[in-house]
Amino acid sequence: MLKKALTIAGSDSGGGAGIQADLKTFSALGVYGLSVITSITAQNTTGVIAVEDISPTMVAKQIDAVFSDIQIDAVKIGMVSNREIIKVIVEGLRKWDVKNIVLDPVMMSESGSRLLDVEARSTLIKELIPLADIITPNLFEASILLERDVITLKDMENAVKELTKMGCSSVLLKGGHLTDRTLAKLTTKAIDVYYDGQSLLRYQADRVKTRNIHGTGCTYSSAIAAYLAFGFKMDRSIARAKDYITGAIQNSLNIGDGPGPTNHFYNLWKEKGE
Ligand SMILES: Nc1ncnc2c1ncn2[C@@H]1O[C@H](COP(=O)(O)OP(=O)(O)O)[C@@H](O)[C@H]1O
Ligand SMILES: Cc1ncc(COP(=O)(O)OP(=O)(O)O)c(N)n1
Repeated sequence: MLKKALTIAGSDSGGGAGIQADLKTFSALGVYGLSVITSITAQNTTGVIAVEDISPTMVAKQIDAVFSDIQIDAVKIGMVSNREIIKVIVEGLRKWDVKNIVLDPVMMSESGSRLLDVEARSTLIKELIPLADIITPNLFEASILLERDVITLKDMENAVKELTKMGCSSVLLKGGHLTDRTLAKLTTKAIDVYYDGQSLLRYQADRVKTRNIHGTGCTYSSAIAAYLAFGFKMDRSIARAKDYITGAIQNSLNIGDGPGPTNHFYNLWKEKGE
């Protein structure tokens, strides 16, 4: 039977991150994609020019529209912008008894623009994180959530344990920005650390030498949601998603003047090296 996954996230007009990356990931993996848009960003590879949030009422209407009509197998949540939007998402997830929730706690774009209000942090922690089957922060997001620096691999292993205490079932802390401090450069492996209250696991791949890493977090979390929609267990879903994101970065696209996006269709799209 056709599997369906929903993304609740912001729109990236440049097509590299947000809703656009999520829907491309779902399509590439053979899952039917639906969307609830929380915010519209005027964005390209060089940065975010403007942000306009959707009204909470309209976010709620989108949620009711999709769940009242379609059986959805997994949900990925990305940019949620502000407290009021978080609250209607929480209401919607409870109302429709949603399963397989992947929460990417997006806070900032790679280019440094804020995508979550400062005061929304506590609502995210108290109300949304406890509903998630998995949260997928990067190093920066984990530092904000825990209010302390998460910099080293050892910090990451401690952080995942602390973060699970916020009530989510599991945590995948992404090490895309992890540095080897003695060499003062990015690690040669892209290492992510997972914890589910019992198992502490690492998912790792060779780091690809590229500046085209726009939308990597969105792509990864959507791939996890897609595999959960297929019925894979969490550990297998992450392992498959890690292969997917690594391939999408190896074949990432030289589009625009800034860091280019991941490539979901590299048998069709061969911009690499141009
Ligand atoms: N240059 C790279 N080569 C291979 N994998 C990478 C690279 N950069 C990031 N990754 C991986 O991409 C995924 C997204 O991580 P990250 O870039 O940290 O997320 P975010 O986009 O939220 O900052 C992780 O699995 C990370 O290990
Ligand atoms: C609309 C929107 N949502 C999320 C992001 C951040 O996406 P991410 O995958 O973390 O990619 P980078 O910002 O790191 O390139 C975004 N930029 N826009």
